Amino acid sequence: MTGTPGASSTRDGEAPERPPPCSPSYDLTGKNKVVTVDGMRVKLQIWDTAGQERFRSVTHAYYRDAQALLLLYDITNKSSFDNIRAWLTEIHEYAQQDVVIMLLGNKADVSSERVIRSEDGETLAREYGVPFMETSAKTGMNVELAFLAIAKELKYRAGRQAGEASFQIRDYVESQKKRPSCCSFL
Ligand SMILES: Nc1nc2c(ncn2[C@@H]2O[C@H](COP(=O)(O)OP(=O)(O)OP(=O)(O)O)[C@@H](O)[C@H]2O)c(=O)[nH]1
Repeated sequence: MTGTPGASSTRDGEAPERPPPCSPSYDLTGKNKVVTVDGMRVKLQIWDTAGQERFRSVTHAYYRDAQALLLLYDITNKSSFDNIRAWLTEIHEYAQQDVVIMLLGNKADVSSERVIRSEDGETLAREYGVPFMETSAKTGMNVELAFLAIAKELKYRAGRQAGEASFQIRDYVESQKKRPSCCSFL
């Protein structure tokens, strides 16, 4: 999931009939995950679209079924960041209208090779009204939070009742996310 953005779909429900289309990497893609939200187990079924090489070929089927999409770019690779707008355009065309989208700037651990500033990710995310954080699949920074935030949002939507306080995923992510610093971010 580095170098190009990957989109993953999540589902709360039964195991997939078809296997994930590419080999799993760390916690960000390729695995099913169970997240406990307020005492309820939410199962996330994760598919990795495998990146740019399959752009516009297999991805439409993912969009159609996905309840949530994680859009990843690599903070050390400008073209991966530049591709995000194209992915968002695709998503708006093919995904369900209420799909949960999250923008992730991955490889936050390799600050020496950073070419995309955190502010650039934040600005892009704000423009599209999606939550944003930087992650590291190497150290695990913010990885669990990304899944937890999505699980909370999906659980909230599934069980929403009149009068219940709304769950704001962007506010939640902003309040919980860790930011990389020069010395320590864990
Ligand atoms: N330092 C660091 N390396 C990472 C991180 N995430 C992935 N990598 C490395 O980047 C390389 C590519 O990772 P992949 O997960 O295969 O990248 P990908 O974009 O999903 O690849 P495709 O799905 O085939 O397009 C591997 O060597 C990973 O170990 C990260 O957060 N930090």
